[in-house]
This record gives sequence, structure tokens and C-alpha cells, in this order.
Amino acid sequence: MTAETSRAADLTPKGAATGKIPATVITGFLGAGKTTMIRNILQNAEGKRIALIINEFGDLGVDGEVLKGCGAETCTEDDVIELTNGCICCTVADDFIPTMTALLERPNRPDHIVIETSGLALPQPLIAAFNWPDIRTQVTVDGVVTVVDSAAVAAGRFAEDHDKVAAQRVADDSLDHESPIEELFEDQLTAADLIVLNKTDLLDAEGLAAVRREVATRTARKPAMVEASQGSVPVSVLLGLNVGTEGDIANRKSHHEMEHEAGEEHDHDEFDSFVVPLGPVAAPEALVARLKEIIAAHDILRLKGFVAVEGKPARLLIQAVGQRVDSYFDRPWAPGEARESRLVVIGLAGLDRAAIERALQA
Ligand SMILES: Nc1nc2c(ncn2[C@@H]2O[C@H](COP(=O)(O)OP(=O)(O)OP(=O)(O)O)[C@@H](O)[C@H]2O)c(=O)[nH]1
Repeated sequence: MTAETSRAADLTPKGAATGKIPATVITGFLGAGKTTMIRNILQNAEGKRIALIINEFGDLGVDGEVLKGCGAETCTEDDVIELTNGCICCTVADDFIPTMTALLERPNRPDHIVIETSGLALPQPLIAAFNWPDIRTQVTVDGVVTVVDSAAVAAGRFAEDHDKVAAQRVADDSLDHESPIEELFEDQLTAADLIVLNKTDLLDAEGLAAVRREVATRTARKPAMVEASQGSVPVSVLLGLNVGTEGDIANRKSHHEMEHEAGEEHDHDEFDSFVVPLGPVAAPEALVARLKEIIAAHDILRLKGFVAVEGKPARLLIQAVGQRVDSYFDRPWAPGEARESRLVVIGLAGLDRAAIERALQA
């Protein structure tokens, strides 16, 4: 093949011109800003009809709630499909394929499909699923966008903590991974066609340049990087990458695939999550202060959920990523809706659930 013909082959349209619906996979570690970025996509879709498939670790459905409430005309509640039965990379055959098939059978097919993986998902099995016979004739992966929490990278969250890994291994000698967080971070970067360095508002130019260098060292591939705050990247940059990533999956192997070519199953045993119910809260500021202490004491990676505040007609959305806790009233409680306070807690396996529950409910 000459250089010219090989270049022409590279430019072959994978999506629209082949009649396939383009699907964008949005991945990235817990709390990186995936849902925030998708909200931005929906609000700036300019008439493009988008169907969303979202998958969350921890069964509270917070992301779905946030996205359904975003009021975008081109993405109604029917267009938001939540996969709550575990992490999408482990439930491809049972959950993802049937969901995609049902979506494709709808009379009113979407112009574009956006898939948000859970923050703990390994994107590779999901991308490979686009090669399944029923799917590959109808849909193609337009691109994989990996969202990075730049502040967390700067804080060393994805650099190996040798003491912690050693402690984990003492607690569970079946652990064969060097560091589950670091590996997953790198696997998500390795899957990327585009990397979004998000949360730039939390860093100065020097810090951001260091993050850019560090991210570049974490994958042998060299996907483009864009910087963003609040996931604000033009839709024209995110959608329409036209890569056909499912055809390149062999070049994006995860640590897990490289270590276990023999086919050992991937799972999420290294991580743990549970939901804690609380009573109504009298003082949200005091709750937020307490959350920060509990997160630090137990090294909780992610905590989110809804809280009923005494005397308030709206529910309080709590979003914590590491030590940073955001909270705001997102919408009024609906008539007849149970005013429950529930928080999902996610961390490395071995979280002291009883102690965390006691502290949260105190
Ligand atoms: N300061 C700052 N906060 C951000 C930015 N983007 C998102 N956040 C906040 O980070 C938190 C997590 O954002 P999400 O969009 O829910 O992150 P996610 O990747 O969908 O999280 P999971 O689905 O739980 O993995 C929320 O409190 C957001 O408001 C940003 O650019 N800057």
C-alpha cells in the first residue's frame, strides 16, 4: 500500500457515511467530571438528538438524576438509559448489548449515542463489544474521550502509594495488582482518542503543565489533550472524531489484558461501595464539615447522594471527590416523593463500613 492509499484508508468515514450511528464513550476515574461534561454536551447539542447510556458504580443513580434534570430538549428522560446492574465492563453481554439492541430497534433512532462508563470501568471490554455482529453493522465508536481530574493528578492521587499497596496486600494476599487506582487510570488513558484535562480552575499554569507531562507519560499512545473547566469543551471537538475505535482495540490493551492473556476474568474486587441512609439534616454546613473529616479519616474516594434538609422544599445534592465537597439544592422534592437522605460511599476494598455508617449517621 502506498502512503497515499494508506492515508486515504485512514480517512474513510466510519460513522455517518457508512450509515452507522456514531457512539462516543466517555470514561475517566471517579469524580473526574464525566457527568458534568455530558450535561454540557446535552445543553449545546444544537438539535442533534442524543441518546445517553450511563453506568455508575454504587447503586444510587445520582448521575442519571443530574442528567435527566438538565432540561435539554434534544435529550428527553426516555433518551437517558441507566445501567445499574454492576460495572458496564463486567456486564457487557447481559446488560450493554441488550440495551444497545433495544435502543437500535426504537422507531426514532438517535443521531448520536453517548455512553458514560462508571469511574471504575475498564473501557476496553465495552469498546470490544462494538465488534459483536448485531452491533457492528449499525453502530461505530466515534471516539473514546477520557476525562482527567487534573487536580487529583497534581495531588498525586494516581501515583503509586507504596505504603498503601503494601498494606492492602497484607490484608488480602490474593491481590496481584500493583495499585488498582493507578492501573485503572492508565487503562482509561490508553483507551482514549481524546483526553480532557478537566478542573483546570483548581490549578495554575505551572501545575497544569506538570499534569500534562505526567498524563503523557502514563500511556504509550499519544492521544490529543484539551484543557477544560467544568467539562466545557465545544461539542464539535468532542463528537465527530470519526475514529472507529472498535477496529483499533488490539492496540489499546489494558494492564489486565497484558497480564492475563490466558483470559482470567476482570472484576472490581479492589473497590467497595455501599449506600448509607441518613435522617433529615438540620444544618447542611455542619454536615459538609463532617463529611470532609470522615472522607479524610477513611480515605474515601467518592461520596455522593441526596439529603433532605429540615424546613427546605428542595433536595440537597452532595458531591465529594476526595477532600473536595460540593453541595447545592438541585430541585424541589416532587409531590409524594420520599424525602430520604442517602449517600453512596466508594473507596478501596476494606472500607470500615460500620465505622463510616456510625460517623455519617451521628
Ligand atoms: N472545581 C471543579 N469542579 C468540577 C469540575 N468538573 C466537575 N467538577 C465537580 O466534580 C464533582 C464530580 O463531577 P461529576 O461530573 O459528577 O464526575 P463524574 O466523573 O461523572 O463522577 P462519577 O460518575 O462518580 O465517576 C462534582 O462536584 C462537579 O461539580 C471542574 O472543572 N472544576
